[in-house]
Amino acid sequence: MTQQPDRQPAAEGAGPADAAPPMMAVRDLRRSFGTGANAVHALRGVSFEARRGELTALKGRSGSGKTTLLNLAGGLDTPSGGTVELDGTDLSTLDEDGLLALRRDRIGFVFQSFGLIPVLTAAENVGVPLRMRKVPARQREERVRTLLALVGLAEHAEQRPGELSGGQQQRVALARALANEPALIIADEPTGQLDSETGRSIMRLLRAVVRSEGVTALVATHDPQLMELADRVVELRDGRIVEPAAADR
Ligand SMILES: Nc1ncnc2c1ncn2[C@@H]1O[C@H](COP(=O)(O)OP(=O)(O)OP(=O)(O)O)[C@@H](O)[C@H]1O
Repeated sequence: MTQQPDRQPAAEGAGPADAAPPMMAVRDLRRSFGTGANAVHALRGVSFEARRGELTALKGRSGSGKTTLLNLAGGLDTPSGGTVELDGTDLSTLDEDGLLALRRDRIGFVFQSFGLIPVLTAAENVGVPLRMRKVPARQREERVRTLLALVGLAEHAEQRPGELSGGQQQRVALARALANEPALIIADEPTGQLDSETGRSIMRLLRAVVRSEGVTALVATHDPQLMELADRVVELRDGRIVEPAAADR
């Protein structure tokens, strides 16, 4: 296709944000499991960057390496080669305590199965990461209130997960992931257990909070609705990024 879309003078990508260093930089990332003939090369040299306020969707068939990449980006696993940098810090320079602090303070995780603590109320679940950082009670309550309002659950603060719908539970999980004002949100199939309408509303919410809170999000998904909302879609096949065909660029 030769036709160029009309561009305004301040076209995307021309602003000062583009000059800022990336919040996350993945460079030539490799991860193999096992050795010799039995080795599985889950990632074979993956590189991409993401900036503040950007949502990157990660797609690919089962076994293509999505979860492996999320684990490495979240400091839950160590690469066989290459680097992950978060806000200028190369994760390979951190020891176990450093990685623990990074995961607690700078990364919010959202899971397909929500991962809420059943005996705690929505407000208490959102407050868990703040308690872990020993944020004083009054400040914690204020932040929890703000976060529950942000995800549209101000009226449900005292309900336990079992009393909430799947979509509401995922909203609580998103609020919890945002509690410590993370640099990065990592989400693995966040709409996988939701019907398509509820999934869409979660995706829209995620899209909105990523922008409003200036977070960077890396989201593995099979959901075409999410891919439409993403700033970038990274497709993995057999541990490598599939470059878009020239006609699609
Ligand atoms: N701990 C491990 N030990 C051995 N092989 C592993 C391990 N973790 C992942 N693999 C292999 O690495 C490859 C990539 O797996 P990964 O879980 O990253 O894929 P995925 O794209 O997330 O798949 P799905 O969509 O099913 O979750 C697969 O061949 C998998 O079997």
